[in-house]
Amino acid sequence: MERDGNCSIAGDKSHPDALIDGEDSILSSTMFLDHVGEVTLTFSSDGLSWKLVDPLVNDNSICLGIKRSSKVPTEINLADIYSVEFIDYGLIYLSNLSHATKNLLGIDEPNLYRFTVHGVLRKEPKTSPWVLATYTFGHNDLQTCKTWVNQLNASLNLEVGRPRNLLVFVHPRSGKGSGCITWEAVAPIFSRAKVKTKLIVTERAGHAFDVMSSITNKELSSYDGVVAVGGDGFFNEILNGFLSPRLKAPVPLTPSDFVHLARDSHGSLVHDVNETVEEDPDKSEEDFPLITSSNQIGSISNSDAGDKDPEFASLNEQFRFGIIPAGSTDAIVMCTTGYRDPITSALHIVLGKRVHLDVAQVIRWKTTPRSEVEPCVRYAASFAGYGFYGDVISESEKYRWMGPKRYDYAGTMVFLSHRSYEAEVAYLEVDSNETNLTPKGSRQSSLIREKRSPNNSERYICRVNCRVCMPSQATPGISCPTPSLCTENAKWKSSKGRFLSVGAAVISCRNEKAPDGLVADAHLSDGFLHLILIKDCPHASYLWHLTQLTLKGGNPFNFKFVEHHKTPAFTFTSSGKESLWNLDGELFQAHQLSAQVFRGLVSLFASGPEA
Ligand SMILES: Nc1ncnc2c1ncn2[C@@H]1O[C@H](COP(=O)(O)OP(=O)(O)OP(=O)(O)O)[C@@H](O)[C@H]1O
Repeated sequence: MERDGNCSIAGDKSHPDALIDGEDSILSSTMFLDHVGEVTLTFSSDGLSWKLVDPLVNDNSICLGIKRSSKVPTEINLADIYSVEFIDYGLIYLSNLSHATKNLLGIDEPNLYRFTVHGVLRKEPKTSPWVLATYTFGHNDLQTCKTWVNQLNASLNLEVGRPRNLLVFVHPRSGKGSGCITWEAVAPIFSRAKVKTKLIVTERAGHAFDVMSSITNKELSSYDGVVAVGGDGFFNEILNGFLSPRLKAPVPLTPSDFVHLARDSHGSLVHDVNETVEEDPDKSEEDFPLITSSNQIGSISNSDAGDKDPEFASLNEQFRFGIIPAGSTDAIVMCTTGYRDPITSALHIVLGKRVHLDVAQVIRWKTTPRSEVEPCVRYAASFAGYGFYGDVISESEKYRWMGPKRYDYAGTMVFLSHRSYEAEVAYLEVDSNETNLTPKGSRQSSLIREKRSPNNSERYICRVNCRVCMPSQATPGISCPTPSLCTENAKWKSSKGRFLSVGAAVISCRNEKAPDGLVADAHLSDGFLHLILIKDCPHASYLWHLTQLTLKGGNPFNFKFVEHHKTPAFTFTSSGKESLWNLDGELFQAHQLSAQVFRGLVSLFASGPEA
């Protein structure tokens, strides 16, 4: 009902209602909400809600007969509250009206005991970053305020998964050199949420890796997780520091397995796991460049000991990674929180969100054609790319002084040079039924009929509570990272020729330049890599392909020279002298490598993109 006339407020509002225990409500009181007016505040199992005591008197949306459009929130879920603090005795503003108007209306604002509820305000439609919400309630009885604060904090303490103690690495030179400023902007969120943080500002490249790899499991398990304030490369360094010394994972493909890949009559490569190949001592390494035995593979285990290492398993189960974006590229944070926004990321962390993330294990067997077989393991959370992608990273190093703009410049230079490289890529072929893991009947709003998929079948965009990723949320880890690799009928296919680029996307790799990412329908934890092979083609065609990547709803795979394969593993052998890879934005030289994905190997403080 709309009301004509002036705004007015009730006179003396210093009569607190008794706290009551209703059927649904845990607490209920009459309070004053700052900038709103007198409300009935109720705390129930759903969270906090408030209602104006006298909407006609307190309705701030009507003033001097004019209806204002402001929509004041009237509730907040407990899951969206990260802190409740008692604050000093002080003024509560009874409306948003200006001082002059209040004087005119004779509004006298009270001094009261106050407490503040900090949480997140999620706007509809969910296409904008999360916003900090602060609600200050006032009451003239100190004990009433304290009862509210204690009750709300007791309930917050029961919320599962909220971190209490975090290790925070800040890369001060990340992006435009704003790592420290970014951390300072979000640090109050952590202190308000009473999350202890141990801060390490890195002094050099490799510093975070050294800390993460040398810290004992016991010390690491005293933290609920580690937060990277930086870009994708910095997160990659921390991830590698965590996994490299700890993960003893099976290696389904040793170099000797490469030579067991026999071509069938259709030219497909078949991995015959029963076949034993006698190594011919007269054969040179050039003939079988990947021949080695599993006991040469350093710290990599050829058994499935990784998942049976109870210490690592229990550490990894509770440990989570957080990313506060501050880099030149922040694709991982965009794919896992939906936004490149430090506040949104900090809120995901303090609210204890959790999402599992696939991790690609990339094993370099040889650095150059003539180098020894010396396995070197790296992990990538977003992307591994060769050719164009490696060249851009290499070229951009020359223009570091340009800051993040160097990637645009280097990208243009590399595009103009239009280099292609001779190589062979073999990938594990997977039945298309296995790659579409979404159960029928679960097609809710997150379902999108994806026309750009290679098979034109229905595809699903990865979002919050993604059904495709759900199984790995229940059973994450490395117990069966790539089951298809272990079966006798594992079918390998190969593609040989000149490539402008070879890319393997673990996740969609959304970023500001490519709004849908490199692969729109990639998932955070479905256990698949998207292998994208760009064969040599005319310059203009390549430009058209790249342009499609920059368009929302573009179709970058609909070209003859583009192959897109969803696979859990692939191998790569270059025919050239120097081969540069890009792993999560970091340079990695590899003449010969194999890669496999571990489904949902690590957990992040995130919940997936909302839109
Ligand atoms: N204090 C430091 N000084 C110099 N380099 C560092 C420092 N701390 C970390 N690094 C290195 O910087 C690399 C890139 O970091 P990050 O991803 O945060 O920045 P970026 O600006 O997005 O990246 P890039 O330099 O790859 O464009 C990391 O891999 C890390 O090894």
